[in-house]
Amino acid sequence: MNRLLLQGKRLLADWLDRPLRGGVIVGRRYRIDELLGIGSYGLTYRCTDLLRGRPAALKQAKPSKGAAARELLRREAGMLERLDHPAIPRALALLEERGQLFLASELAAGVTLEDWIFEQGRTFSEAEALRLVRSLAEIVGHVHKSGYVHLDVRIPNVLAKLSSSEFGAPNSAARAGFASGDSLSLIDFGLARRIGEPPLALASADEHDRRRAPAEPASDLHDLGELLLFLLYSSYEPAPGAPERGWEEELELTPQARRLLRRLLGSDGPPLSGVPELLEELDRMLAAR
Ligand SMILES: Nc1ncnc2c1ncn2[C@@H]1O[C@H](COP(=O)(O)OP(=O)(O)OP(=O)(O)O)[C@@H](O)[C@H]1O
Repeated sequence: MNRLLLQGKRLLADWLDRPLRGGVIVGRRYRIDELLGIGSYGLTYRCTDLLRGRPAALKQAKPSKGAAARELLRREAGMLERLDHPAIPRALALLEERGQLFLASELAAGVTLEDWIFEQGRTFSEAEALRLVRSLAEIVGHVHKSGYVHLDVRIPNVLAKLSSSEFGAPNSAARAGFASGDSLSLIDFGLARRIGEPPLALASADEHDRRRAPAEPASDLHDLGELLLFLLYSSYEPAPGAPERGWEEELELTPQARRLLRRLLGSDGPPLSGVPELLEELDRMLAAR
């Protein structure tokens, strides 16, 4: 495609996708407070549910993505309605207004693991990382029991809230890891599918590879392995100028954690049969400490 035409298309998409301003009220109930982020198929806002006087999340199907974005948002709404779990935001309403489709849901509390690690510089010991993955695996297990796979279990899609010290409080930087009273939320079911469901045929050139991942629990187990690696790397300090060596050499782990990671990532050992087996393994490892 010629460069000028491409530029024109991008300008049009930016204009179509310009975020709604703070103060705008959607569905006579949700007042936009701020834009949280723009994803590939949606714009997400933090808003106030005027009926309940509480904060909520509002996701708008990205106008430039047309019918595909609307279909994904409808699917996500249907899934959130069926996934009844305290760690998964509940759907509040699907709204059509001024030709735009919106999904209002509960606002998950806390900050994403991505911000926790990269912005707040938090580090995890092996035990803390295992404990966090255990909590997260319980949530993912609920998704599987309900007949779905999330297919996007990554650090930007997991929010953590500490029970005893608030984020941003003066002493919070000193606190690392994850304790039993802390809570997690799993968000962004935009890529989730029913177990065994074939990939969605969305006619878009910039489709994420994850959209084509097999809709099997094994995909989420693999992602949990990658997420565990991220947490473990939070306390890794490479020596200046040292070449990259891969996690097996770079991280100092117990043999049990190493074996579990290999099984989750599919590099060695029998693959885990599902979340229940992962929970059993994690419980054994944590009890032995
Ligand atoms: N229910 C929610 N509660 C709290 N924060 C949320 C909620 N839903 C989304 N967010 C936040 O809103 C921001 C934008 O999310 P969104 O899912 O629209 O896009 P993304 O995750 O950045 O991109 P993509 O969907 O392409 O992966 C993220 O920072 C996310 O943490």
